[in-house]
Amino acid sequence: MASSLAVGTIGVVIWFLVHRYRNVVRNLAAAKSSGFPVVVMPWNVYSVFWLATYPLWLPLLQKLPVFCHGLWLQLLDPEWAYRVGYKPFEQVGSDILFAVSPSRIQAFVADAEVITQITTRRNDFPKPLKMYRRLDIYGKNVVSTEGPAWRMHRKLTAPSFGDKNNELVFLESLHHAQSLLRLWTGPNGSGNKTVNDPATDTMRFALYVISRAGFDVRVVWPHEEKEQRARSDSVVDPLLVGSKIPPGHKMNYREALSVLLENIMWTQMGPPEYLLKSPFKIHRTVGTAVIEWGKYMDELYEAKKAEVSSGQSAEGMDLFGSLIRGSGILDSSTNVRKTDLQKSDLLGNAFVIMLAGHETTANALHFSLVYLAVNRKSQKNLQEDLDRTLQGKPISEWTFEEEFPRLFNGMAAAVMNETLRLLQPIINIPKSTAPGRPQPVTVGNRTHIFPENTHISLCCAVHRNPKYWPSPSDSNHKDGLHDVDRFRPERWLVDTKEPPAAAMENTKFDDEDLRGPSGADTSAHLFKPVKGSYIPFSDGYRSCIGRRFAQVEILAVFAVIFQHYSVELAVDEFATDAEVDAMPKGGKERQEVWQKAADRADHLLRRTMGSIITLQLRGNTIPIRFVRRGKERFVFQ
Ligand code: HEM
Repeated sequence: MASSLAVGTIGVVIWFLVHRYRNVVRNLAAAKSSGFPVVVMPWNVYSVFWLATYPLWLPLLQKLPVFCHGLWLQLLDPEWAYRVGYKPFEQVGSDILFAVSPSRIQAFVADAEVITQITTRRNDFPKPLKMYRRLDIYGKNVVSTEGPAWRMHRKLTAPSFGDKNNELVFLESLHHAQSLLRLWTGPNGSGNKTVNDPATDTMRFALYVISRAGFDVRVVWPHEEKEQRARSDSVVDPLLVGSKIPPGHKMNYREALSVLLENIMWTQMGPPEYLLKSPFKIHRTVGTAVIEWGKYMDELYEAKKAEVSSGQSAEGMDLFGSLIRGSGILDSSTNVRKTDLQKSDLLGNAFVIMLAGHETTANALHFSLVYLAVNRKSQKNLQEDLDRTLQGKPISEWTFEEEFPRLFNGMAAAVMNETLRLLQPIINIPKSTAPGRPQPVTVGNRTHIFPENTHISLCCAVHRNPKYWPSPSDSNHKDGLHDVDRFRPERWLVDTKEPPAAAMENTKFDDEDLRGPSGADTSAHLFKPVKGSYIPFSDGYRSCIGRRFAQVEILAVFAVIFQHYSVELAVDEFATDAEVDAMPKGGKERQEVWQKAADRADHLLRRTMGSIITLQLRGNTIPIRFVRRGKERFVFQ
């Protein structure tokens, strides 16, 4: 009995190995036919098992004797494109490389010309939709569909992202940025207190902005709730939400939203009813949040529908109102349905807009602050530029029309662009070739074929491909870093004589009909990357619909913060406040303490970043402090 079991097991293992071997040989031949370099991988790096457990195995594999090492080992790290950037492409001498495993042909592309071909040939290079299924919690949507269904969703959602909405984003960002600053600097604004987890705060900030600009729900910050309630002059806003749980609900809106979005991965385990039965508290909480947020959205939908049909809603301000108006679900003049669109189409899109719109922006904001804390000189350049731009004008007088174009043309935009260059939230933008449909691409004057069934990653390494990012001749290899690998926002500043307004109009769309927000990727006043070489928002038809939304939001926060404050690394781990105060200003001792904090930040940024949906510090934080300008603790010559 035991021996037949052993023979059976050996048989299965042999069959499995032979099967995998044959698959890898087949995939290798297909990938090689492309003419690009190919690396053979032992398994699919993007399988759920490997993604969930690689931090356990990878360090062990890295201990293998050196002669076993090779590119395959580097590529086993799913975040390699962020961690080592362009190096693997440099190593194989090509801007496109294939990695094949028994179950997958994967192509990584860091060539701007080919990226542009892929993003502009939407039908030839569709998104691999399997990956996006988990986004359909509330209904199909613009992110998780392809072909005619995507067209329908894009046409439904795109018009909401107009300038009226951008104006609302600007004003709402100013409002919440001031709340955020109060949280960070204390009620009297003196600052100089350690912000231990800036990532969580920026995530909240982005959630609250999109809550209002997306759904007309103004969320009150926990630290301001008391004050808000006590203010006798405050007008009662039915959509102003705080911690009180309304009748018929089990969670307040703010909590439902945060819990759902911060734990989105658990929603994949099954429907919310299933999660509610889990023995784990986190699953039950997420299950409740899924149901609760759905209920809030339902109520909001009914309220908005009533507003639209009675003609009360302000045209084009919040995204959800525009979505309902534009959907034709209700014609405001006749109150009659004139579309096949379902409520689930609207709720599905509302959810992904919320999801896509908060984490990405929050990361960009968070990492910009960290980079600026480490790079004092660039921060100073930003502050001086803001002084010129804002001329001491109080925030209450800032307008979208006046201030945004100026911010978009200066150092604030340069910082944003540089952060997104180095830390693109989605490091590999997924595309594919369909079964039975290999696709030609042109590199220079040569044609190559991407085999059928290839997963393609538009790779963030293109942002560090020296071919596209000119560097000053004297700046390479300082501290062992190439210029392309360092945070240097000044690279975006080029001298043009164009007035800001004209610069803003410099816009081209791949398809007028499906276009998202108006405006170019970057300002015409700044360095203009080669098309396809700068893709934080992707490019072409499936590019980010919320690009301008995010840009407006980020620049508004920069302006609010850096008009009066500086950001610094907190050094609590290395010295107490009293110890720092006792060290001479600008002296060696202070510099040493600061350097320790800077080295720690650098280490965490390089080593501990990981993607679930977007790239973030996983399990670590880089504490920072906000101090009034002129009161910086760490200024060195
Ligand atoms: C810095 C901030 C942001 C970055 C870096 C970013 C990046 C991206 C990228 C790379 C894609 C393509 C994803 C793919 O092909 O799978 C995308 C798509 C999308 N983004 Fe963003 N995004 C940002 C902010 C926003 C905001 C604020 C919103 C909405 C308020 C938004 C809504 C969307 C939507 C709806 C899509 C899908 C578009 C389509 O497939 O037609 N994003 N974004």
